[in-house]
Amino acid sequence: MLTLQNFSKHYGDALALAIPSLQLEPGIYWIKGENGSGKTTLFRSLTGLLPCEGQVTFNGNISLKDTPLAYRRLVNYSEAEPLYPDFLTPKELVRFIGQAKGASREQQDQLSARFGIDQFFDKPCGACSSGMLKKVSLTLAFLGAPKVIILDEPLITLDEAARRILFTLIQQYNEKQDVIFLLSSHQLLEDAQLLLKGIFTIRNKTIHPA
Ligand SMILES: Nc1ncnc2c1ncn2[C@@H]1O[C@H](COP(=O)(O)OP(=O)(O)OP(=O)(O)O)[C@@H](O)[C@H]1O
Repeated sequence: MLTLQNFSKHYGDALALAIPSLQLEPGIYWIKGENGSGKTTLFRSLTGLLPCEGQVTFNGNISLKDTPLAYRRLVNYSEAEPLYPDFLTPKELVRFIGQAKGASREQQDQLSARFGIDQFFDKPCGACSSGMLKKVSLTLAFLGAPKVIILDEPLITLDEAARRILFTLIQQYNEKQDVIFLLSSHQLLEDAQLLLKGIFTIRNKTIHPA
């Protein structure tokens, strides 16, 4: 269970998001919201990329602030428009993040083959297309034994085959490993035939059940 208590995020003095209380059980959640409503702000805060106020805990005792290493091992994230240093290759990223997340070499290679990024493993990211980088980012998000996987706009720039692979993986991780998925998408996720546990909308700087 992922729990937020008295969560808030400010940019300077301006409040961007406030969530007094939220509890998420394993399942797939669609986080909706207009442009600029605060989806990415929420996601980056939950992954520890942005400082925020309040408590964020997993299963009561693993805390974003108090046990950041344990927490970050469990929470994986794929950015909407991933950017990596031009000189790094997908292989180096998979090895580096794989090690940080405790992923076996076998898992690293299986996931890389699943998304097909092994076909351009040694190509510098600076020479990869946006769809290729998106596949790299999605591969990284499944490494290790995550309990929370946050995918910001997972469908943009993905071809149809990769979308099907992604949906199958989401379903598998959710069913077999009790993962909490937070997905934002401006496209219809109903079409993905994912069994959604809940839909939330971010508006007026807070989150509402849709
Ligand atoms: N670094 C920043 N400094 C100041 N304000 C920011 C910063 N990043 C985001 N904001 C503001 O926070 C609000 C939420 O932005 P955010 O990027 O979280 O929205 P979003 O829901 O992800 O939007 P989109 O659907 O367009 O990706 C917006 O008003 C935005 O201008």
